[in-house]
Amino acid sequence: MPTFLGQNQYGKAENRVVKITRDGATHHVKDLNVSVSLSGDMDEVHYSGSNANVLPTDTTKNTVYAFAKEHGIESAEQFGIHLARHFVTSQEPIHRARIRIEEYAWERIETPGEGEHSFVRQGQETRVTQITYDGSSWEAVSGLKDLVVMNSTNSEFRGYVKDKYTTLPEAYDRVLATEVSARWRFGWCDDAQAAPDWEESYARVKQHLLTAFAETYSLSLQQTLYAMGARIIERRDEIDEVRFSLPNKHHFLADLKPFGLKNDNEVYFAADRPYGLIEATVLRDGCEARIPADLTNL
Ligand SMILES: O=c1[nH]c(=O)c2[nH]c(=O)[nH]c2[nH]1
Repeated sequence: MPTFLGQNQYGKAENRVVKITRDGATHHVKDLNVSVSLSGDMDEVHYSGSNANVLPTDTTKNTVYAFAKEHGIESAEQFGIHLARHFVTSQEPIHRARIRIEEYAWERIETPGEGEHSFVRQGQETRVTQITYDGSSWEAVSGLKDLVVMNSTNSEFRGYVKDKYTTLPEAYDRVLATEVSARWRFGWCDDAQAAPDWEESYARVKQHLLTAFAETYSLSLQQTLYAMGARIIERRDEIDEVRFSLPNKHHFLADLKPFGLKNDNEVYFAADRPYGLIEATVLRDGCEARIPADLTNL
């Protein structure tokens, strides 16, 4: 045969599941976008069209909704673990399951008197997780995207290489803004170890990331990135690796001279493109990098 099958996986992408838990008049919401991807003994469906090993993608979709009822959604990670374990242990031909989840957070609208059943979608970041199981070990990578942050001072950029094409003026007091995309990998990898408290871990990691961004006097976005990752690794034992993709959302001082006005670091043009793109991984000593370099592939 002049051709052969390479890597393959299949499943149902972007199952939107909303679970309402009713605790009397107080309701709780979990809002997820769940993508299932399975792989294993799937040569024949590609070569001959035999579906004998194929659990329909439609069934994987149904399983997501049934599990929301049967197991509830404690956290995106826990839900992903239930699903991954189910597909790998219940279907002989399936050897590996990868569950990707985006979570949209809802915040309660506080109203006097009424029941607690009104929510407003949180506009900050989107929480993400990816759970992978091969029947013996787990990989849990969680993170966030679209978290926009800005420091209106305490940022410089100077002392860089200058060649004949360099025009950038040195900045002693600039605006530093970025839209954080981050992924962190948990050390937890087998059922014998206690799993982390996923909800607590997420809240703490996000807070460390924000605190490091705010507290670092920045000489470059690269330095700020490292400070954010190092703070997470140093303060959260459950995490071994953090990867960031940070677009530098440039704020250029608007030229007000034509109007006879002085711009005393007050008025900026917020450029949307092109943008600097700063990406790096921060690791715990002794741990290896497993998060892909390109976070759009995760
Ligand atoms: O924080 C920065 N890092 C760079 O590498 C860079 N390059 C640039 O033009 N501006 C900046 N800012």
